[in-house]
Amino acid sequence: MTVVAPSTPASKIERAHVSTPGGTKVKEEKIVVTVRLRPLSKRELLARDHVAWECIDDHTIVYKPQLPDRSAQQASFTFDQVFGPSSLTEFVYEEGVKKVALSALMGINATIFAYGQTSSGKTYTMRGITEKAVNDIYEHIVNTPERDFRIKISGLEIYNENVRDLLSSESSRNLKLLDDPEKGTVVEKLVEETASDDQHLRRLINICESQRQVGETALNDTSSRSHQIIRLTIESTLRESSGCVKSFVASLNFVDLAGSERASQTHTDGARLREGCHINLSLMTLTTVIRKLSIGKRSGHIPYRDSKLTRILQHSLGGNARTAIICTLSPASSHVEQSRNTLFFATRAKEVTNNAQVNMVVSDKQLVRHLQKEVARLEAELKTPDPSREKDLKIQQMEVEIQELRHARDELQRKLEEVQKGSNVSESPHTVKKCLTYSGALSAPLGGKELMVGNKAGNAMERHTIRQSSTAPFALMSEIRKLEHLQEQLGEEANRALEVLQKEVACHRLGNQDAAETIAKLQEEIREMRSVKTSTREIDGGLVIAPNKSVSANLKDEITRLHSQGSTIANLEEQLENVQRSIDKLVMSLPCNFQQIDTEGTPKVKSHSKKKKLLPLASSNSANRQNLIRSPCSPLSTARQVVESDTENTAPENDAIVNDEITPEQDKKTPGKSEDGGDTPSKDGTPPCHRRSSSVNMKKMQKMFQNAAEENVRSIRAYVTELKERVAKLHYQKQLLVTQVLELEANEAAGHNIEEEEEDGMPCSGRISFRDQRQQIIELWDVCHISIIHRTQFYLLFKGEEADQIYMEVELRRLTWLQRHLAEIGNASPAPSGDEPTISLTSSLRALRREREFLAKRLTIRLSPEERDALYMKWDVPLEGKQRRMQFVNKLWTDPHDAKHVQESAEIVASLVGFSESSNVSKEMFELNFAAPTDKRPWIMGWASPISNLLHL
Ligand SMILES: Nc1ncnc2c1ncn2[C@@H]1O[C@H](COP(=O)(O)OP(=O)(O)OP(=O)(O)O)[C@@H](O)[C@H]1O
Repeated sequence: MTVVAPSTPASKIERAHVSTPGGTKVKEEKIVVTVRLRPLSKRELLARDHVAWECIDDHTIVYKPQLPDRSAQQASFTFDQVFGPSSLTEFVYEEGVKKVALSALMGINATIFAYGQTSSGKTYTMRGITEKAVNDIYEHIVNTPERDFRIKISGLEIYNENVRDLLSSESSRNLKLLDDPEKGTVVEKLVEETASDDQHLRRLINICESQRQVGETALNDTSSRSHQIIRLTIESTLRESSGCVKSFVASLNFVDLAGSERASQTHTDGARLREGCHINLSLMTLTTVIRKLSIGKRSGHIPYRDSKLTRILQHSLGGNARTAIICTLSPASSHVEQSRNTLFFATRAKEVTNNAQVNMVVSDKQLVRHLQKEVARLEAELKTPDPSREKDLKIQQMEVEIQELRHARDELQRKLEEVQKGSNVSESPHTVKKCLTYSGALSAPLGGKELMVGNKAGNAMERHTIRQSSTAPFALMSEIRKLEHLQEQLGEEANRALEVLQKEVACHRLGNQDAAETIAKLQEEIREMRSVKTSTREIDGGLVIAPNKSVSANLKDEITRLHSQGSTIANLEEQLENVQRSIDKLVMSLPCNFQQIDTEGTPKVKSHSKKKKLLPLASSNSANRQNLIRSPCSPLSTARQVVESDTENTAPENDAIVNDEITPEQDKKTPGKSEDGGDTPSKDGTPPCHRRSSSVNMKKMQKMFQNAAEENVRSIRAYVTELKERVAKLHYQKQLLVTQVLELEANEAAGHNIEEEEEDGMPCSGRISFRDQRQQIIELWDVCHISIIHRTQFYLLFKGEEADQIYMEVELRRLTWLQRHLAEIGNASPAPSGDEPTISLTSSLRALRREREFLAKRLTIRLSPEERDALYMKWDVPLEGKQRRMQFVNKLWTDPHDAKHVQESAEIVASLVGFSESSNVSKEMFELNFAAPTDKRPWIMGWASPISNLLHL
């Protein structure tokens, strides 16, 4: 136990301000000073002394001399309370010191002094006050059953500057004062008795008083010759059931000082004179301390240590205590001077400020007891988990599942990205579809790697065609293999999902005949799909183009193989669709079984539309569905939870179902849910929070799961769309290749010599076609407000080489589509649908304006002032004009019909963005792009990252 020494600033004691029984909030407060004027004593009456003082009201005492007093001495004194000769001690206690005394019950140290000359009534008053305080303390204890109180008592006197224990049998022994670093000044070996009850306490107090030094003086037959301090230490703790380990602890000092008179007045000599000297030394120090404290902070050093009295009572004098001083006065005119001194002392004491605080201690014993209890409680909780704990575990489990879902999604995304990277063609799926609607054969869309084949025959056309046609099958085959690989994975994943579904059905004995049949059908479909895959693999075995075979023989082989591949792809796609449909059907048939089990364990069947709403899985693939099955949003997951908790007759966990998916009617019917929306125990007494949590956290979790599931569904949809589009694209590429090979065959058959047509490395027909196409493209760029950086790069890179043809055709088709699209929507800004870019005239113009602003900034970076001025002059931009950079940039790429203008515009833009034909930028970097441009950074749309690097974007 941390010992609380009232006189010490114990470091383990916590302090806080609280309301006391008196009702006031404890803060800095002045010492309460009251004056009690006793009646004339017998001795004074006999001596025909006169009453010289009168209490004219509750606060003021005035000097009333018999003869007019012409001295300039103060005659009126005001205090917190003054009590006249007729005031009973009870009244003095109630009005003067009760609040202070009872502070100790609330953990606030309190001290009550009686100060005055000998025979003025100090002992008389303090005895009465102590008695009343003890009464009140025990009354409070009785009225406060929630707290345990312990009262200890110690008593000491300071006689001739010696400290004596008033409760010790060896009371004559002088006790030492010790300075404890934690407790401050302590009296060594001072006996402290615990009072068992109020009577016991009274007896102990009586012992103290009886042990006190008394002697006869001229003024008092039983004069107290020492300073007496009776200290009650009151500790209170809330009873054990509260679990509180903090206690209040405070001391209450009753201090009856020795008389403050001068020795001459008491006509003392010998022992009494010596006593008087010592008494006065202590009182003089007390007076000095009070005087200095009354001045406040300016007072400097406070000489507490100059006397034992002030050392022991240090905390009561300007420290952590509430203090009340009762100054007792004799009314006799013969003691006017002493009375006046007492009133001066009282006046100074009024100015002293204390800082009383609540002392709270933590008992080591109590703390250990409390911790033991806490450990026991936790152990019990672990053994029999309460519902709230189970809920926490469930939340943790759900968090793990969310994490898994995220991983699955990321993995899927990564796979998609890998596939996209692996592809030679980067395109937006929806645009592929649009491009595929164009009729007519295009050249092979694959530039890049050349394959040197054995046939060195060499007309240019054949060379070019061989280069394209022999490269394309490889790329195409690579695409097909990737697709097949993906589809194989898909089949495996679908199979795994099916196994899970099958287990679910078997576990719950809920599967109906339909479900079992559907599963069987699905497995059959997957088997079929795999057999198709195997045959595809066999074809793949002969994919290597034999180097010693003729080109045309190779190509024919390719065509044959590709034809078969085409049907394989179609088959695979069809199988994929079948599997998806079957899985959707199966999954849609299952959730109601698990979600709507009534209390008899009979599955309730929901309408299909409702099920569809519950499970947004229509276009998900099986791999993701498998993840979704494990997710807390999944009805299968719900079903599993039901089984795992082995509560067949209990309402299923509804937390996993998004709230807005349940109609109010259904909600009402949910077992365990009371009419007022509160949870009620189910029939088997399962706690309601097993089934439904009303906590904010659960709602948050539900929302999170919903979002996660929706996000997954979006990714899955994109994944499936991507697969389909890749199949479509392969068809398209195959078509191009086949057409080209057929043309080649026709040329070969006709013995057509292309070489004759060659001029400057470019066929005449090709050259004418290129020029026409390029002009068309330039005009379309202008009409469609295409990025001028894009125009520049395209214009400078593609100059009519054979390999450029495919790029020209693709660009032309892209622009033609775009022109038509813009004509259709005009200036309207279509609402974005899904991930599709929204293109409108407005968005294109806005993008173009942003690009021109960018180029205007580049003007100052890339060109010197002289170069800029030269350009301004050449392009008719006023040299002094405002915003001349913007004026100049606005003139670039504005006349599609002026070849010189186009050429110069391209050169200027190229120099501004740091693009040159001889730089590392090559056509291969600009993968063919079938996508329509968007208004997001259009100048890098359709171009690979090197351009954006050049632009430092
Ligand atoms: N208010 C009072 N009403 C009636 N009698 C009183 C009152 N105050 C004191 N007396 C009486 O006056 C006498 C002296 O009182 P008391 O012993 O309390 O004085 P004291 O200040 O303690 O003196 P000392 O310092 O010498 O001990 C006692 O006989 C006491 O009964």
